[in-house]
Amino acid sequence: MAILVLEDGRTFHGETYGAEGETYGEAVFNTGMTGYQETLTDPSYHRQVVVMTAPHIGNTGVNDEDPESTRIWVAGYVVRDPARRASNWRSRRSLDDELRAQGVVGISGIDTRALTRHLRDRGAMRCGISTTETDPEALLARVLEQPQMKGADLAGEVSTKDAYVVPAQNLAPGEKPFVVAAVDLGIKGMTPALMAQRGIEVHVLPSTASIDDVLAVGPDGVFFSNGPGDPATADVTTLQAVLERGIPYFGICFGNQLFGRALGFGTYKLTYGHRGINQPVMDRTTGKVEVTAHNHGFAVDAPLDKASETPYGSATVSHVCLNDDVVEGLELRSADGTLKAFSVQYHPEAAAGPHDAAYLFDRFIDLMAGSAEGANA
Ligand SMILES: NC(=O)CC[C@H](N)C(=O)O
Repeated sequence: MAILVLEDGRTFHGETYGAEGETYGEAVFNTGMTGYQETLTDPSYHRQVVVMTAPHIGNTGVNDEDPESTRIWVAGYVVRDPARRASNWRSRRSLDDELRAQGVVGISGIDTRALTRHLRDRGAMRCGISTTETDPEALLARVLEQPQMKGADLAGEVSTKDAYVVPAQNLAPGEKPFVVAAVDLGIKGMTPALMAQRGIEVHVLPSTASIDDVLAVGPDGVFFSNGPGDPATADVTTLQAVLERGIPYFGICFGNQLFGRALGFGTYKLTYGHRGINQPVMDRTTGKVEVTAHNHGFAVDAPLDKASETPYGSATVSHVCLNDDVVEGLELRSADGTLKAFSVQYHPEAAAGPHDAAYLFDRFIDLMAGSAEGANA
């Protein structure tokens, strides 16, 4: 037996899934039909209770290859109909066992369609799941004591404490790698992996990295990763110092929101966010539409129809979500039109998700190589 109580009092009764106990977080829904391991281990889900809209989860079990970090980060997990048997050649254990082993409290057997519609209509909100409490009113009282996602400063809780290097691969004999300082605000493993495959030596730095820490790496480019929490709480002085020096910059998700803030734009909380692997985005620099992976609850507030002059150059919205016109990418150009820095709100590392946006890693290489105009080809 388990109960899920939303902060507005709506209650769902289901079965224990994963660990016994009680947990709280922001209830959000993910529309991915696949990729549950990548979702669970994405540090950007820290303090969120993830509701899967796909009804049947766990059928390929848990393998050792797909996690995006060293642990499960979601605060709780909500599934309609867990697979009773895992079947896949890579599967090592069941998802239920893995959730239990990592102490992650979940609930199954509830009407996830009704819950998703509720969140879509009323917005993402705090919730609690309990396998020990039988009184929804008592659980609700504790839910209402939990911190809101708005105003939450969480990157420091998920970032690496120590810097480390992911070595470049696929270099020709004698070829020098590009060196990138990648600030870890909750980085997913696939991001440095895709850079390394393209011949980048990735120096992953803690979220507290100063401009001196960044410069000490001798970077050809700087990257700010995805991460949990409210971008309005993050310090953007290091990023502004990077832009001031004209060092090529690429950001993903939180790294897009911080780029926006560094350029002088605001950020705001979306009603229920974008989470899934099937979101259409237009690259306005090429007119091409791509299907992309998303996980964001906040967005940048920038004008879609005109460039904005900033102390670092001219900033424009490069990508937009075709479902709701939310800003999905930014770019910064100098007065002569040369690309200097760019970022996207979605996930070109595509773990999980379609690979449509992998070209952005090549665009970063073009930027570092000084052939950024090729970026518009
Ligand atoms: N995946 C991310 O980087 C998420 C960024 C931010 N925490 C948001 O919810 O919008």
